[in-house]
Amino acid sequence: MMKCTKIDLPQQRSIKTPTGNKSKRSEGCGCAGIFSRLDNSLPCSSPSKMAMRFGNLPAWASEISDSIRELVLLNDPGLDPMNSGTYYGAEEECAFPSDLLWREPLFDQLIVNAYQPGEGICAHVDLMRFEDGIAIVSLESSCVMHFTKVGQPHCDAANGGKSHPPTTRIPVYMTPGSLVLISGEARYSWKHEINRKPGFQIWEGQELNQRRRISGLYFI
Ligand SMILES: O=C(O)CCC(=O)C(=O)O
Ligand SMILES: [Fe+2]
Repeated sequence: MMKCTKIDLPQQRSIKTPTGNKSKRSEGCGCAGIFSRLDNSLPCSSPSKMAMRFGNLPAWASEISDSIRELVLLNDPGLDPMNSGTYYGAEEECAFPSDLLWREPLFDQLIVNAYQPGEGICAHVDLMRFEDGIAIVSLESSCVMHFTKVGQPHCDAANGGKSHPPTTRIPVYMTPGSLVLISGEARYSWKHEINRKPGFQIWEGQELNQRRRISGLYFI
C-alpha cells in the first residue's frame, strides 16, 4: 500500500528561509546554504532557488518540526501522545514511521525550495541518505504532485503525456498550508514529481493559477 498522507495545517505559517553563503552540502554540521539547484542531484526540472540546513535546525524550523509531530499524533488514533513509543494501531496505517516519531529533535535536516511559475521538480526518489519519513510543508501556491511507481515507463510532454503500458499516476493536491507525509513504500518505491509547465497543473478539471511556491522538506 502506498502511504502518503496529506494533513491541512490548522493555520497558515510563514517560513523564513535561512540566509547563508553559497556552500556545498555536508551533513551533520549545522550548516546552511542558499544556491541555485545546479548540483546535478536532479537530472531535469528543479526549483531555481533552494536552501539547505543540515544539523541543528534554527528555532523557527524546530517549531514547525514539533508541530508536524503534534499533527501526526492528532491525526492518528493508534498513537498515544502520553506514551511515547507505544503504537496501538496497525503499523501500516501510521502516517509516519512510529519508531522514528519520538526522536528528539524529530527532524534535523531541512530543504526549502522556491519555485517561480512554470518551475517544478522532475520525478525522483529522495536520496537514500535520508531516513524514512519525509514531511513537506507547502506554502503560497497550490500545486499537484504526482506519484509514479519506480520502474514504470515515464510519460512526458514529448509523447503527448502517454506511455505504453499506461502509467499509474497518483495525484496529491498540495494547498498552501498543507502538510504531506511520505513514508514506507511511497518513499522508497514511488517517485514524486511536480510538473508546473503550462497545461500540467490540473485539479478537478481546472488548470491551477500559478504563483511563486515555497516548500519546506523536513528530513531525518
Ligand atoms: O516542493 C515540493 O513539494 C517537493 C520537493 C522535493 O520533492 C524535493 O526537493 O526533493
Ligand atoms: Fe523529493
